[in-house]
Amino acid sequence: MKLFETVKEMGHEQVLFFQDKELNFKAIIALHDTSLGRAMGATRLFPYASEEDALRDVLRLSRGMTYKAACANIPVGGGKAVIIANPDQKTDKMLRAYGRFVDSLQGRFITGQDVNICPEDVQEMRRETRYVVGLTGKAGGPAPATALGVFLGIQAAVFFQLNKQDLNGLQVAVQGLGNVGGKLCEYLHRRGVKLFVTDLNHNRAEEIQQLYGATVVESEDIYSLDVDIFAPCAMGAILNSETIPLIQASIIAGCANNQLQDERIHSAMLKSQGILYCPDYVINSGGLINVYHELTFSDEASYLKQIHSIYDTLLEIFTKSKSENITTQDASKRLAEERITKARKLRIAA
Ligand SMILES: NC(=O)C1=CN([C@@H]2O[C@H](COP(=O)(O)OP(=O)(O)OC[C@H]3O[C@@H](n4cnc5c(N)ncnc54)[C@H](O)[C@@H]3O)[C@@H](O)[C@H]2O)C=CC1
Ligand SMILES: O=C(O)CCC(=O)C(=O)O
Repeated sequence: MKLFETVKEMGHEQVLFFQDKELNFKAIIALHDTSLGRAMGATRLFPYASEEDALRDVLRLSRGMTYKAACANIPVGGGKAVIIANPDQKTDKMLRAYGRFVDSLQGRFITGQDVNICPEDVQEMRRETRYVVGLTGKAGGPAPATALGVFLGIQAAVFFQLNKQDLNGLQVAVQGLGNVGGKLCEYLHRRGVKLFVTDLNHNRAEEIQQLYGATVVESEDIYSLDVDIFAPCAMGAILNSETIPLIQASIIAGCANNQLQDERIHSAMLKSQGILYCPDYVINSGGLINVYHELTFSDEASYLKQIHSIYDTLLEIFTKSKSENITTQDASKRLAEERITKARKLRIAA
């Protein structure tokens, strides 16, 4: 990867590399755009196959955070971090060393939990830096809020695409039953949805089967199920040239970040197949809203109001996509860019 060329093309402001020689792990923090405020974004710990994969992931995730904050009307910039390690390698010492790396940015980057990082890990980082959110006893992990946002987004999509106000009797396929996917299953089950689920962790899939009467399927079968909605709640790049032709659902609405392998090509493929795609950084913004409200000590009512606005923002994006004959991905990007450009102009004028 040509580093500066890529960073220029994706519009990043700064990328920071960290290595702990003693503990033998590496981490990257990427700050994408801080026009709306200081950068916020959680930390993912993952055993990337290569450093290039880790870099690509953090660059895409941090850019997604810029758009996520703008679409959710949260005055923060986009950032994200990855720790290159196996989850078995995770120790308190490692988390504290990483906390010192975050602290060295002196609040220009505020972080929390993403894949393989839990609220207790954030608590450990907190021993070294105050620039962390999602603490136990405060907002806690952002997953329940993210799941609520996805649930509201599903309702908006069902209203727009199927002209239904009620989810009762609909069939949803959920890929990934972790912190967010599991909670989403609970919300959907309560509304009378029939669930089809898969997870690489078979025990977890069986647990969801017991709890919510879900049907467990093999991971490769999840795409081709004859269901109303497909909810990707695991890892990114799962919407690609191999999987999209298999999809029977007319709505894609899930929490996973960076679902489209190639944003332009694969959003267009979905549109031409008549599938309504809920842009990931819009539908999964509940977690960001949650941690932002922890940071600003705002009240429960304003927090819930902002989470519920995900429904209206998605309807606005669907309507724009239809009237301008563009993909929902482009419609959401335009909405975000309009808000960012306005903020930049105000900053220059001030
Ligand atoms: N936790 C949060 O509040 C937010 C999470 N996200 C994104 O949502 C996704 C899920 O997040 P969490 O639930 O927190 O993660 P998690 O780590 O708790 O759960 C992920 C689950 O997906 C499973 N999985 C991984 N690959 C799979 C595959 N190919 N097929 C089936 N299952 C697979 C894992 O076994 C695990 O159970 C991630 O992409 C994350 O970046 C986005 C916004 C906020
Ligand atoms: O948890 C955070 O720090 C912000 C949310 C986030 O990173 C995400 O939505 O992917």
